[in-house]
Amino acid sequence: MPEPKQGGLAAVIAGQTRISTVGKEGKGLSYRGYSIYDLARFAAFEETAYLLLYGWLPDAVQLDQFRKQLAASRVLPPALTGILELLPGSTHPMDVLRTGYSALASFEPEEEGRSALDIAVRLIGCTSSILLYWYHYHHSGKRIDTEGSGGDTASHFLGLLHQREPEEQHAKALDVSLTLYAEHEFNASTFAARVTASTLSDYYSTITTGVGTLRGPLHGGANEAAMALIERYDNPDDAEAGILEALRQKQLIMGFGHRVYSVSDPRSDVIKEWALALSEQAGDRKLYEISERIEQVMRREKRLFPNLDFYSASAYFHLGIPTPLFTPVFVLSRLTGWSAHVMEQRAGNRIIRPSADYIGPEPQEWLPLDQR
Ligand SMILES: CC(=O)SCCNC(=O)CCNC(=O)[C@H](O)C(C)(C)COP(=O)(O)OP(=O)(O)OC[C@H]1O[C@@H](n2cnc3c(N)ncnc32)[C@H](O)[C@@H]1OP(=O)(O)O
Ligand SMILES: O=C([O-])CC(=O)C(=O)O
Repeated sequence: MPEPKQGGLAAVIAGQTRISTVGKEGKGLSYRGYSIYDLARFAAFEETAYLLLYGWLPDAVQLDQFRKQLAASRVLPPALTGILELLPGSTHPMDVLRTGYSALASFEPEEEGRSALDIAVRLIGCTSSILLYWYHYHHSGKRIDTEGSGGDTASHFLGLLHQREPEEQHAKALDVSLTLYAEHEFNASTFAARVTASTLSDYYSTITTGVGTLRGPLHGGANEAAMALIERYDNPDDAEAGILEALRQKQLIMGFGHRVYSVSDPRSDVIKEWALALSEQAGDRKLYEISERIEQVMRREKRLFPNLDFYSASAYFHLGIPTPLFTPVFVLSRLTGWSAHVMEQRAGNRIIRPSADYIGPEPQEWLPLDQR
């Protein structure tokens, strides 16, 4: 039997949570006891967000009030739009969000009596506004109205992006995707946000920590990297040859594998169905067929399954979302999970400070500068 691989805190129980369970039998995911399949099928993203933030499913009055609070949070202070205009058009969109949140921290600080919940709602409400105000100002030369024409979070995002009412099926697909991306226990960005919260730092700092950690291609950035991979191929046979060669060169195939799931990522089943439906609606199955072939090759050659990021890539493509905005959409959703964890951490806080196994040099004689 090979030795289990060391490092990365794999299989270490780093704390307790009431928010979600991931991969109990190698698969399966639930938020506060509700199966991800039920949430993806029956809940609007706002219901999922409420469940994560408050701990229970909202009734009709609570949901209506929550939607109104989110909609009221879409307007940006002029000083913030000014900052977004000053950022170069070449800025990484994750940097735009991180900077936008930091700027908001100085205009609307937590220290002035805002609760974490108030700020969570504010950030979920204005994330599409920050991102797409910057995007349009620099890419289409327009100062957009960030309130948009109303609607839920998914419709608001697509409406601002395309500057027209989204198609119903597109809004539904994005709404489901936001539910799928919302929460995932002690993933790297959430854990990092909890570490920041554990020092009693402010709420905005926990979120900018999350954004910075999510950006990397081994985590949230994998949806963009998966798109770059899929787009490289002209057809499924070409993809099969390319993936076999990449595996031969021991390259990572983005959108596959997972630290916790060993059988499958349940979110992938759901987004795969949407990727197919959207490609059929578009009358263009090319990316879907390439993706399916890559999935077959990865299962056959490596026994690896797609994670949520893999089929999200072609689904987002058919929603007309530019690839550099894929990971920011993940942020829009994961703000809910990060916020729930920050509140949970604060409620039973002890500073997170593990220990290290020192493997450096033995004690050494001090060498003065001129003798080194
Ligand atoms: C929403 C999300 O954030 S989901 C994760 C998104 N990230 C990706 O899709 C990036 C690609 N995947 C990966 O890099 C990894 O699978 C991770 C980061 C998700 C998990 O990392 P770990 O748990 O450390 O995986 P680990 O390295 O133990 O994988 C076991 C073996 O499978 C291989 N493997 C894992 N994922 C992949 C992959 N995507 N492509 C090729 N080989 C892989 C590893 O190289 C390793 O082989 P080895 O034992 O010969 O070194
Ligand atoms: O749990 C993880 O390690 C990564 C992941 O799938 C997520 O954050 O959604």
